[in-house]
Amino acid sequence: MITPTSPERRVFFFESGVTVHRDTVTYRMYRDIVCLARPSEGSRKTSSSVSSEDLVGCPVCEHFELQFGPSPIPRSLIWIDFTVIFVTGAAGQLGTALCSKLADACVGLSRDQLDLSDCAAIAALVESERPKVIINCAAYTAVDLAEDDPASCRQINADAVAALAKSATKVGALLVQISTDYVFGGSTIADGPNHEDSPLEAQGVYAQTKLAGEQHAQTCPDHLVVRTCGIYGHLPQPKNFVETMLRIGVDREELSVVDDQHCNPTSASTIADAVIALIDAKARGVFHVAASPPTTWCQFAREIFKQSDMVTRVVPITTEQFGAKAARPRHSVLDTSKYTRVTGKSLPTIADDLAIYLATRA
Ligand SMILES: NC(=O)C1=CN([C@@H]2O[C@H](COP(=O)(O)OP(=O)(O)OC[C@H]3O[C@@H](n4cnc5c(N)ncnc54)[C@H](OP(=O)(O)O)[C@@H]3O)[C@@H](O)[C@H]2O)C=CC1
Ligand SMILES: Cc1cn([C@H]2C[C@H](O)[C@@H](COP(=O)(O)OP(=O)(O)O[C@H]3O[C@@H](C)C(=O)[C@@H](O)[C@H]3O)O2)c(=O)[nH]c1=O
Repeated sequence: MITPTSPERRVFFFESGVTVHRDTVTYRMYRDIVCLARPSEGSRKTSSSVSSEDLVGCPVCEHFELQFGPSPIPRSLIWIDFTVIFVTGAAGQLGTALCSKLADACVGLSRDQLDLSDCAAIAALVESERPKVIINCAAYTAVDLAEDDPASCRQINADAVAALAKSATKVGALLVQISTDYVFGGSTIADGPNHEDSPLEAQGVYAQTKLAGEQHAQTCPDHLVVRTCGIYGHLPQPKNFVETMLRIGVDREELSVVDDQHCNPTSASTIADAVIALIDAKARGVFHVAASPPTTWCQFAREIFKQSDMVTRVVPITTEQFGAKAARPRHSVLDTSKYTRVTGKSLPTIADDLAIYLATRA
């Protein structure tokens, strides 16, 4: 995990009375120990006495105790810069999971805090706050709607990533760009699982703009591109394949689901853990993160109903029979061996991943 001592977190110690950066958004006060979440320009704080009990529950302060002993704690100000990881798209499936796991180590930015259609706002925020890591989970993810709204989709999935990459480069930050299996639109079963350097072919507006986003992210010297598939995560009003199946399956004896799109649906929680593991491992470049073994949406729907004790029958159909507006890959299966090699960690099976999601639904 990202720890108080890892480079993603910086801890500064100040003697009492010195000028320190001041939080303008959120902060927690441990008497004279101030944990700042979003420091900006100067203010003056005066120290007072502090006891070890005041530090309980503050992981960074506990680290401070380990380093300097619990008592006496110097009458000093500690500025802890938590502003080091930005998570965009913080209200989305993956953003929510990441923010929950990173907790105080990150600043979650939802659309209200940072509208990615405003490139000037991206530059202003990143260049003033100077995060060490930016995890870009924001995206235009409505695959079919994108066909009728290519300009909006390109703005968020590609142009905003170019702006993030430019500012990340300026401040020396790592840019983590979340991407999609849909960049493998030309792959067939005969090609086998897609590796990070397998041929790319983006069909449809969503896939094309996500591929452009990958390319923009790669202009940042420090970048991670994490491709994944079929995300399902907990949200107050979740919109994902699992929830759609559960919702419509309740009222129907039978559902028709495509059986010719091979892929690896994965929970947001698993992906969030893997993104953190990649950052911790100081990985750079392109990685695939997904549960396995590959399945089809039809088989996945059957697994959802089986694990949910539902008797809904699932009838296999072809992509053409379903007739969606946007093209979908037939074989976007992701090989994840590079992830395991670099992090030393394994990824769950689709069945286990789904079971945890279902068990933790509200
Ligand atoms: N969902 C999936 O199955 C897959 C997704 N991916 C990729 O993973 C990433 C995360 O996906 P996921 O969490 O499922 O996506 P969600 O659709 O759940 O979340 C995307 C978030 O992006 C935000 N967003 C959209 N437009 C803007 C904007 N102009 N400014 C700021 N924020 C904006 C949305 O905000 P708001 O809530 O306000 O609309 C939303 O919270 C994306 O990059 C996606 O392309 C990859 C593979 C599969
Ligand atoms: C609801 C439903 C869907 N389907 C099909 C449509 C589609 O081909 C497939 C999956 O449905 P979805 O709506 O989840 O498809 P989609 O929104 O295309 O899912 C994608 O989202 C984007 C953001 C990604 O990046 C991809 O990895 C992928 O997960 O199942 C059926 O066959 N029957 C049904 O009843």
